[in-house]
Amino acid sequence: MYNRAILLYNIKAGQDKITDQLGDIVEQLAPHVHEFTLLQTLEKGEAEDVCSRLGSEVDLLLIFGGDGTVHECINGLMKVEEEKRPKVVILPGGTCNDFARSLNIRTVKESIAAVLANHSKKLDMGQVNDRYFSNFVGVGLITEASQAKEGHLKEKWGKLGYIMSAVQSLKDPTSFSYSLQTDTESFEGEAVMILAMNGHYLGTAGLFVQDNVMDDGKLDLYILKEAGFSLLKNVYNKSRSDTAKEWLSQAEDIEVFRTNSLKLTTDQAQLADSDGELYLETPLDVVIHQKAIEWIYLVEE
Ligand SMILES: Nc1ncnc2c1ncn2[C@@H]1O[C@H](COP(=O)(O)OP(=O)(O)OP(=O)(O)O)[C@@H](O)[C@H]1O
Repeated sequence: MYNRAILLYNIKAGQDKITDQLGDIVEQLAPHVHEFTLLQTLEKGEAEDVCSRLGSEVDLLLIFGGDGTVHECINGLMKVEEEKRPKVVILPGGTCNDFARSLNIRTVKESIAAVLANHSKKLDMGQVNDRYFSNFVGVGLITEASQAKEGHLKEKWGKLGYIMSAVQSLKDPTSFSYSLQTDTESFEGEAVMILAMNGHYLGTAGLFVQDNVMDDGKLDLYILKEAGFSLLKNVYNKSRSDTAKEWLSQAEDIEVFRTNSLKLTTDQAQLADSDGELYLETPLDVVIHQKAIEWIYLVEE
């Protein structure tokens, strides 16, 4: 039994009606919560503010929204003292719900099942400059995909198709010069995308590296060169069913490392994308906070 829970929901996320599903969720979870609060976040910044102010007063936070809503919430929660942070569960209400996928949660029904089964684990959260991220931070191609998501492609292609179509429609991705330092190595060169992943999904496609668990204090760093672009297109062609687990082993033009931290500078300032939100720019200083937030997840059968 949870003492206090907040169900924070964002009706602007995704394409399905979030409010229509609230009754069912509350009906199923209310028997397991003493004091249950429904809280609608109305504008950007409110979810972060609520989580930083009330995070220590509840023992369960349910986030009903997409990756952008989760991004705000974890930025609020990371301001709460570590031992006072609540357990968190995502009710996937967004377009991609990539971080929820890493927790094996793809539907609201699965979230409810996960709460009732009560499996949880503390997972790492990333920090880029003075902001936090749950799923990834990146520069280059990924920013174009996120911009496309906000525009007409989202309506045209629906939930699964838009990042793939955005990637497909880019004939010549712009490369940039970078210099990058991890905790053990330094690199420089030209790339079309650099990604530091904490989660395992990007635009609904699975990106799996061997042993990339989410609680070992390491990020997966991807450096995609121009020649690797066609390979990435193939990944998004195949990835609609999340089956692209093996593609990285053949990817010569995509370098992958695991690292605790990285510093990235680019010749010209590059817009950065964190969890699908575009508001940061290079240079980026990325670190990871090991086992920072406890997440409810679904055990895969
Ligand atoms: N705190 C907030 N309160 C209300 N609306 C918000 C808030 N933060 C962002 N928004 C708006 O909500 C929408 C995006 O929500 P979110 O990113 O959670 O879902 P999504 O983009 O549909 O899914 P995903 O990010 O999983 O692909 C945007 O229109 C954004 O302007």
